[in-house]
Amino acid sequence: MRVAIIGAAGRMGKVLIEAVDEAEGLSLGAAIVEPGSSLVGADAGEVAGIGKMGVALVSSLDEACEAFDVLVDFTFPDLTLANARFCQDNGKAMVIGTTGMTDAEKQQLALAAESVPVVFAPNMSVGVNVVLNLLRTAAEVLGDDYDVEIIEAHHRHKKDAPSGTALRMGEVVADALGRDLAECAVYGREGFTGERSQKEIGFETIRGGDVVGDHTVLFAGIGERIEVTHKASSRMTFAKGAVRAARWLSGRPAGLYDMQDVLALKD
Ligand SMILES: NC(=O)C1=CN([C@@H]2O[C@H](COP(=O)(O)OP(=O)(O)OC[C@H]3O[C@@H](n4cnc5c(N)ncnc54)[C@H](OP(=O)(O)O)[C@@H]3O)[C@@H](O)[C@H]2O)C=CC1
Ligand SMILES: O=C(O)C1=N[C@H](C(=O)O)C[C@H](O)C1
Repeated sequence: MRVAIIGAAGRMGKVLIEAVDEAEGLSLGAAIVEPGSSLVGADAGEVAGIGKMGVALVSSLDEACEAFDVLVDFTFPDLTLANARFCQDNGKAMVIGTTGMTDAEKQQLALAAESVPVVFAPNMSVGVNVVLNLLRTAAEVLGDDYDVEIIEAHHRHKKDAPSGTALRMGEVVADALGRDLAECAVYGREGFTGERSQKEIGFETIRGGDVVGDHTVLFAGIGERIEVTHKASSRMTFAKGAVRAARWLSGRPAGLYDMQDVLALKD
């Protein structure tokens, strides 16, 4: 299976090049960087720091179209949506890790996935996707007597907040408790807020340094507190999940899938 990586010189892009290079049954067909980038023409392996791979960086999907079967996209919402339209028009599968999309933008992805198979997940690590199932069980058992707060921390360069992972965790807990996250989410608190309501789910965001991605979901009761935490220490964790998703897409029918499908974690 031939993989194209867009955003190839990014924090995730470089690690994805390495992960694809190491993956059985996958090859790097193309690597795409921003038009006008000084890296156009450079060798993808050298940009990723793993030595020459014989794949020159290009600046558009059009140039790469005949060289790949699945596009891996960890960039930003506007670009990802444009790429999804390209893949829809050209019959390419997609693995999307990009976060920060609005519900309307996610609907556009779902439209593209009517024509091609897409794995879309805010966190491609096995650990977070196992944690999502743990959170569902915890919320179902603990119920409304435990106040839910979600704290996430990421590196100083992250542009969206809260993280896509934190939002997904919130959705899972809200669904398990019969709530609508859009109604019960509280993003940051400041000033004289008054007491929290029983059913709100609070989100707090920390940005700084080189934190790869930490998430804690806190179930705070009276007399006890349960904290479920995941800490990523390498972006390779996400990249290996993306590679697993790309391999899983081979021969899959059109549709919008997530890592729970890839990891067979759905009941
Ligand atoms: N699902 C998951 O498991 C994970 C998801 N993410 C998400 O992935 C996304 C990217 O994160 P990260 O890698 O840190 O971000 P980066 O900003 O490091 O990477 C994005 C890359 O896209 C490039 N780019 C911008 N415009 C174009 C274009 N038109 N064509 C090709 N490339 C372009 C940027 O180039 P330039 O630098 O020149 O702008 C940059 O290199 C974020 O949404 C993040 O939340 C991150 C980790 C894990
Ligand atoms: O921007 C990042 O780095 C990450 N973003 C994802 C998110 O928004 O949840 C996943 C991971 O936590 C790293």
